[in-house]
Amino acid sequence: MSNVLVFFDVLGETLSFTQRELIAQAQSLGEVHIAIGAYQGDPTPALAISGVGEVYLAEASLPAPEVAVVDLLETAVAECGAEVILGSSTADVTDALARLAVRLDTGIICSIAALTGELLATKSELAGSYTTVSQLAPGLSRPLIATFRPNSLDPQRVDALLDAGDQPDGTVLPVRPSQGGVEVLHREALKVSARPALAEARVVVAGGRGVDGDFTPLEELADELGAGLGASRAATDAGWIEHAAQVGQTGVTVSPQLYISAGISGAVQQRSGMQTAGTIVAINKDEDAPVFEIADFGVVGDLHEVIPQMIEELRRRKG
Ligand SMILES: Cc1cc2nc3c(=O)[nH]c(=O)nc-3n(C[C@H](O)[C@H](O)[C@H](O)COP(=O)(O)OP(=O)(O)OC[C@H]3O[C@@H](n4cnc5c(N)ncnc54)[C@H](O)[C@@H]3O)c2cc1C
Repeated sequence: MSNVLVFFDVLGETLSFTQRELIAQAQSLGEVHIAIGAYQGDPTPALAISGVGEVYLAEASLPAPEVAVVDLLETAVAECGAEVILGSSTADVTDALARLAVRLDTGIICSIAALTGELLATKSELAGSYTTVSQLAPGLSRPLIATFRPNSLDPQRVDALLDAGDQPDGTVLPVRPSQGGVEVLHREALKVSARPALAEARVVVAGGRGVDGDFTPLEELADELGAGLGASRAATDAGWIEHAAQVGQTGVTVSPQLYISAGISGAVQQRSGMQTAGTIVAINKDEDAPVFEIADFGVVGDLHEVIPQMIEELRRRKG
């Protein structure tokens, strides 16, 4: 069994599903400790889970892209003797953990789906063409750093694995920002969306060129389903939706339980960012569109007719 340090770049009043999933993954490897970047007030009540050991914080909250979070992580690794450091495979967490890997002169494996007790990491590569198993080069007595693809575990399994426990104590670590680092001169928060973050969403509704400039029906469907909103590159390049919504090879990689693709042809660069989704529903008016090759359910039709019907049916079922 290993000492595992789990990194949350931000922790609110309650744990997100992805954060609970990460703790469940970590518990299968050994004793779990947690380091938190950004927080408000006392973040420890949210971590009252059986088996959670130390919780490490800096004196002041360290929101991304605060590079000093790497100093916090380095100190926390030394404090708990972490042999494994885990985070979610979001951009901010990957950024911080990659910097930590350089600092500790060790390896990082990104976007894994599973990690065994022998520290063998499984991940999908090259648009799902290969499944690879990797490990830290043998003989190195350095910790393994890995980021987990969200939504790899069944929610019921996560609930079954995590029991309520005592509220852990928070340990405030002195963080002395390293010399020669980056100084953040200006920070402007993105417009906060009520929708779940794309990379972590359990349901994603995505639109492409077929949306023809109007994402309103997709937004409505996303809100009915509590889903994140994504897009193809054709849609983001056209300026119909922000670039942060792009799913694919040069965009965000998502792995939701349900991915609804509307008006997207299913080019390989789009697929590489979404084809590990649990269930894929494709809506396209061209029955030969490549997206139907990977879809579990397909609707051949005009999305401007199909999506309003889906919304109507969802509302009817909700009563
Ligand atoms: C290096 C590189 C990186 C790339 N990275 C990405 C990436 O990260 N993500 C990405 O998405 N792409 C990426 N691309 C672009 C990719 O190759 C495709 O060009 C892009 O995904 C196409 O977007 P689309 O499916 O929305 O548009 P199109 O290929 O034009 O397809 C539109 C689809 O909508 C359907 N349609 C039209 N009207 C309707 C309607 N009313 N109702 C239903 N269906 C309709 C059409 O039948 C068609 O299948 C990359 C390309 C390169 C070269």
